[in-house]
Amino acid sequence: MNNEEGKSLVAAIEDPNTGRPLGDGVRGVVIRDRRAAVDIRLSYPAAGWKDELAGLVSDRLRAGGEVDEVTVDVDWQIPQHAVQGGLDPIEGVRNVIAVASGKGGVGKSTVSANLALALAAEGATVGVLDADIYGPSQPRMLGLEGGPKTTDNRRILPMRAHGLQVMSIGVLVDTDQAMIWRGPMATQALQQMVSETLWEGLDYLVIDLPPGTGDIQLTLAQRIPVAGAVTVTTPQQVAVDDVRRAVAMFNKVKVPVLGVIENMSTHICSNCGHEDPVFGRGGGERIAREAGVPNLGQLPLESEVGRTTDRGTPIVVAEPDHPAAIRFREIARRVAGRLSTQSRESKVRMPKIRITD
Ligand SMILES: Nc1ncnc2c1ncn2[C@@H]1O[C@H](COP(=O)(O)OP(=O)(O)OP(=O)(O)O)[C@@H](O)[C@H]1O
Repeated sequence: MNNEEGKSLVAAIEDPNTGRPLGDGVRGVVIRDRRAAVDIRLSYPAAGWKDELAGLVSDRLRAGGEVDEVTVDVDWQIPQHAVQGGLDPIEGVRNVIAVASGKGGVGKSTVSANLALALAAEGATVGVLDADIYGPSQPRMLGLEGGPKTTDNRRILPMRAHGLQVMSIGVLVDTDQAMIWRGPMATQALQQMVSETLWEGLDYLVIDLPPGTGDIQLTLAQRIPVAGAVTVTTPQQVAVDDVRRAVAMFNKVKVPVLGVIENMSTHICSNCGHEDPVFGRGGGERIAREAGVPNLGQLPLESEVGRTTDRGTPIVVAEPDHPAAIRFREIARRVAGRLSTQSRESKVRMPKIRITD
């Protein structure tokens, strides 16, 4: 087997996170004296998948009997993806991922917090923006203390929690007041929070949107430069319409929907690890299919998920080896993997011209 043949073998390996072959991610394969060295660069973070990928590559190259030893080098470089028409990306943020739900109480905030932490654990620099004016839960879920600081020129410094940069409408305004804001007031305040926060070097900014698909959500989806959206749902049949509405909202403003995350969907037995669907098998698959978007994964109904998140240290950091934490990591890789297949930002930024006299 020569280098080129080796490279095509590896490039054909299906990447479960993107749903596509590794393709151009394979930068090089060098085969000499029955030894192969493989260099792979992914466009999304995958610290938790690196070893498994190396195993897949090694098996594929050794299968023909011409190679005995394989070393695989995997790294990633996260590009900036295109956003909906005409909007400028947010300073300090490569990609915004919006987390939405058709209705409240499905675990959108729990998923946002754990998704952000899981993306960070996979190797990305991540921020969370809590735009849920009806119930900003990120300060509690991420254990924020005190208020934010501002700079001399009135920019807001993000708060820090578990390695994330975080800002929440809950630490900026009196939320009892915010609850009764009319649409334009809410969207203006939320937009201001997005643009005035001084984010630093983020690969992903996860935005926890207010639940529902009304005017506020639609306006936010229209005005915030979003690279991709995910919707969170529970797997009952009645949820199909909620997911459809959320997908329709993003379609309307031309934001790609990366898929559906099905929360509180299964029960994992704490003794034997057996996983059972709570509301019957295949609910999430069906919802995703009927809504026309990929299913990004199922999360178990697990008291430890609620307990750890409500205490301010979500399960992904509190118990990284817990099956639910591992599931969050898989889902995070899929979210980032699907995003990596979207088009890249191509806008050539015009240099700022300073006119002096
Ligand atoms: N997978 C899970 N297992 C167990 N409990 C969960 C799970 N996901 C969420 N919960 C719990 O369900 C409740 C609702 O979750 P959360 O606040 O995240 O929902 P939400 O969709 O953001 O609601 P809203 O948008 O109305 O604020 C919380 O008490 C949370 O701890």
